[in-house]
Amino acid sequence: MTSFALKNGRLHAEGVALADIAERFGTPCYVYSRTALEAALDEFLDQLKGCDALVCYAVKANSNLGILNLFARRGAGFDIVSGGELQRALAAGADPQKIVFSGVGKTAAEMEQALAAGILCFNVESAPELERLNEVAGSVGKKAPISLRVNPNVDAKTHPYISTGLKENKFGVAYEDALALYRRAAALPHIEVAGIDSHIGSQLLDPAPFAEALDKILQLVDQLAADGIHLHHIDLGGGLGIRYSDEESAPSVKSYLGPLLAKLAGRKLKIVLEPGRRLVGNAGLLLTKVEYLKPGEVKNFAIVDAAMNDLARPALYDAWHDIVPVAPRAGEAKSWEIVGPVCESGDFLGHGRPLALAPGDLLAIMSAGAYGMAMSSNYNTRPRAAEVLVDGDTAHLVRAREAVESLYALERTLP
Ligand SMILES: Cc1ncc(COP(=O)(O)O)c(C=O)c1O
Ligand SMILES: N[C@@H](CCCC[NH3+])C(=O)O
Repeated sequence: MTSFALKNGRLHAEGVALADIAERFGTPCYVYSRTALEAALDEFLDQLKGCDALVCYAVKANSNLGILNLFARRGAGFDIVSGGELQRALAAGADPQKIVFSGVGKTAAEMEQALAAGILCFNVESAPELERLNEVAGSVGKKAPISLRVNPNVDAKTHPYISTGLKENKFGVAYEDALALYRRAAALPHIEVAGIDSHIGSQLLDPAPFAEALDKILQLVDQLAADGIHLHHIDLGGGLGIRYSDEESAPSVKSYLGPLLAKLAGRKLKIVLEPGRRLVGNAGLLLTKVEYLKPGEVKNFAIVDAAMNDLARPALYDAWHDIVPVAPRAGEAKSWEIVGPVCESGDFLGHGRPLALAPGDLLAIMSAGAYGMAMSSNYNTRPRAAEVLVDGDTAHLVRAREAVESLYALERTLP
């Protein structure tokens, strides 16, 4: 990713040296590149030129208002999974008519909130949710536009924790049940059937399962049409993977979308996509400082000031993130366990990384723009990191580092 590159032996985000960001905003700190964010969205928009299509960025991947606002300004919509994400997206300038609402556990209050905002579509994930939505919409005198999230039962060939399109997953409506449920939806007075939706998993590096899922969904679309149920849009979900390490490669947006658009050609269906990771993952890094080096007989530990509470992916999925020095130094590389200060043996960011290190060195944990800050926590009463968005030669603070007092501000001692 050229947005993060060495210049004169120092790692930069666009035109700004990461060392300067560390000095100004402290570490740990998330750093995003505006150019990389916009280029990632444009890759989709370019492929979709001339199509009736809407890219709904999956807010869960990174919900910083600065990022949401950049995408909204470029015409993107949003895929949300909670009332909180709805409020965030609207605060960032989203057009409610470009919002789709996914998730298996929408509460009545969240439904009311989304109906009041006037969102594009509810992606309904079960029969009882459909009934509840009908009731809620009736109680506020509205009709709720819906898609059913249909589970095509294809194997996304990804990590089991982030695979969602198999029968055994909690998501969506079973393929075999979809037709009957659509008939029910069409008969409900406060529901308007708008589309169909499917999302089969995350970090997919093989585009074939997407095409397999679409074939199954299109069969259903035809069956529905034969039944007199005509859909306005088809939502293909998100899930396109990114490259995390040199060993793997990720498909281009063109090789992912090309076969899907070919299958959809000639059909009068608006296309909705819900990419998350692909738009933000490689546009962000986590900047951290080496606090201590603790070489040992069995393992060498480099203890850094970022931890599993800042970036949970390694601890949670054994995920790989490249770790690169901000100012590479000459000298012999040693194999280091890159670990944080949290009191868990699982608190690591990388195992056995060959690096030449000294205390005080800055490291960049790469590809941390997706499911990084969004999944961070305050475990060990650690304030969450600052977030900085770099635009050319300027670094903007888009989220201040949390103050410790704010972490217990809502707590009370007994009288
Ligand atoms: C319904 C839905 N849409 C979109 C996404 C975004 O996925 P990704 O970040 O893999 O593109 C997810 C998360 O997997 C999801 O559950
Ligand atoms: N949190 C996961 C992705 C979850 C996808 C959400 N539906 C990750 O970091 O890879």
